[in-house]
Amino acid sequence: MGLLLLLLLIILIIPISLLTFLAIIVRPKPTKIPLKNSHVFITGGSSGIGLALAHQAALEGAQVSILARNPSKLQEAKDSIKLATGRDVAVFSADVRDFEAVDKAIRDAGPIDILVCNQGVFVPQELEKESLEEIKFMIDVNLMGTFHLIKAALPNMKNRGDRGPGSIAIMSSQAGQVGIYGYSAYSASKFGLRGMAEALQQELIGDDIHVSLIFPPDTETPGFAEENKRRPQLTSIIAASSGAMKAEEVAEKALKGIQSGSFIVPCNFEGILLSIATAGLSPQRSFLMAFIEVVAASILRIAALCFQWNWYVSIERWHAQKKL
Ligand SMILES: NC(=O)C1=CN([C@@H]2O[C@H](COP(=O)(O)OP(=O)(O)OC[C@H]3O[C@@H](n4cnc5c(N)ncnc54)[C@H](OP(=O)(O)O)[C@@H]3O)[C@@H](O)[C@H]2O)C=CC1
Ligand SMILES: CCCCCCCCCCCCCCCC(=O)[C@@H](N)CO
Repeated sequence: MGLLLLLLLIILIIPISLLTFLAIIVRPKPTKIPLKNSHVFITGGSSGIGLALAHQAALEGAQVSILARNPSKLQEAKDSIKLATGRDVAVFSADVRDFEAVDKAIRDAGPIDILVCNQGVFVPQELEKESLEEIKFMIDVNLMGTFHLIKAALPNMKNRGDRGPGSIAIMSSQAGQVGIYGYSAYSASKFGLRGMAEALQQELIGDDIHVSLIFPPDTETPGFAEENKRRPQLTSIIAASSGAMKAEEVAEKALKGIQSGSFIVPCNFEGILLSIATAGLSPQRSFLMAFIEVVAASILRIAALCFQWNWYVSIERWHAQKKL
């Protein structure tokens, strides 16, 4: 028994100390993607997280463009950013579902250094009750819209010449890392973005373009206030496993992640755990994070099972209560 334990210890200790050693001596070489003077193009920049991103990027000295549908909300955003930062923001009114309109806006905006695909819609509902139109709406805006944006922006982004590294940032959600009750269509659209991003990063690394996927929890935004009016109770109960954030906090984390060229960008503590637990085969630039992912994998699987167990208990209780 003692011998077995000793053997186990040796088997574990050798790779762990080797990795620790590597993590300490091999400094991760973070790519610095500067915001200052770069052209940052943000979709959904007239509200919530996108608006906070636009504010902060402008404050950092970026040249900011925002795209959304509603022209008066765009103008309002432009005015508020001018007032707060003294900087002029270019606005483009277009629906991301319309490729021609997106293509024209991106051409008019000029060469982009950092493309932030942040537009998104969320209409939570049990799949059985959700209409096909609502399902298609989420897939079209969140997933196809992002394809449209990237297709339109890529030719110019690839010919970056000496403009330094570029970035394509995509706003996912923690519901794009784990399926959540009431989010079948929304989660599908956000999980889809991850598959796209993993493939795209391989295609673009040769052009020094870095893909970042951002995973916020519930965030206080106008969109979230609307969502809350119709969100199934169980969706809220399960989503509360991760603490809610303010749009400004999410924007701050997102910009830090983009600037360091991180592929996975979590936003809060639960998000870090979730990202380690779902690291899968995604790229990892930081040796330290790679090390943590390896060491924490099994213990986080246990934590994940506990979360699932807890969620299924909530669902069971909710059904039991309904029958009373
Ligand atoms: N708030 C939250 O709890 C969370 C949000 N997210 C994600 O963050 C992103 C932003 O969310 P949030 O700030 O809450 O959203 P808001 O609803 O507050 O803002 C959404 C923005 O997207 C624009 N938009 C919506 N549809 C389209 C379209 N078809 N074409 C162009 N622009 C469009 C809106 O402008 P307009 O209507 O004028 O077009 C608006 O500027 C989304 O991708 C969302 O999925 C992720 C996790 C949590
Ligand atoms: C292994 C450890 C696991 C750690 C905790 C897991 C917590 C998961 C919570 C998921 C919350 C999903 C919120 C989606 C928000 C969103 O996108 C909508 N508000 C629409 O905008």
